[in-house]
Amino acid sequence: MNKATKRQTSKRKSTGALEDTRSAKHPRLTIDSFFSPKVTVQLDSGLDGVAGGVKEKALDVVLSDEQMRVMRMVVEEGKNVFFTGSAGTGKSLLLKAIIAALKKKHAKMSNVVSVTASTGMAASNIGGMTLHSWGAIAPTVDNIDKLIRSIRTARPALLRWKTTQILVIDEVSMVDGHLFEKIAAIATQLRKKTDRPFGGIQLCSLLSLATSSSFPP
Ligand SMILES: Nc1ncnc2c1ncn2[C@@H]1O[C@H](COP(=O)(O)OP(=O)(O)OP(=O)(O)O)[C@@H](O)[C@H]1O
Repeated sequence: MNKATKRQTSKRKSTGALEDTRSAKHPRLTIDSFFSPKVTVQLDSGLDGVAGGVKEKALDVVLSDEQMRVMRMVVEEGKNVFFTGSAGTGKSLLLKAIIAALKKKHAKMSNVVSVTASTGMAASNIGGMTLHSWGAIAPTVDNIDKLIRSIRTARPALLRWKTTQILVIDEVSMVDGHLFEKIAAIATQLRKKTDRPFGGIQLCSLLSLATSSSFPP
């Protein structure tokens, strides 16, 4: 074999190896892979909201049938879901699994999935932001037109309002009714292509019973 042929063969070999590495890194996704009951959820150290400097550990868990049912309703069926349950029933873990599945499903479209919570502590626990920051909703402004004018000047928030398809809200019990009304009104005005409630944004909310009794809306 002459030198040129050898070079070509080795080139072909290395391209094949590269393709193998690529497919290992980005395996072909099937719809079933979104609903594989085995999920890896990043768990924090147990210190709520304390993420900086804390080494995270991954744990493979198998979701229960009930957890899977809720996950399918959100991720596969696109339903508005509000779930609750008593302490220690796996709500937080399920929410993290749902967020992971949604992000995987919409990996190619940033801003489609928005992860929020009513408080900064709860938001940092799930890698999100507060609902007020997400929407650039000034808590002191009640007038919707005024709010929309200020949102239009906050381009990242405006983009989130226009492109979000699924809005995850943790600790929704601490979001009062007025804020929900504001969100619905703003979304309707900023997302004119649809007349569906919340401008067609799908909602997935977790309510902890402990917080619902502590902080009535
Ligand atoms: N399907 C599962 N398999 C294994 N462990 C699970 C599963 N679901 C939840 N857990 C574990 O059970 C414990 C309680 O779950 P989690 O914190 O999600 O419950 P919770 O309903 O959010 O509780 P709380 O209302 O008190 O915040 C956690 O240690 C979690 O890792």
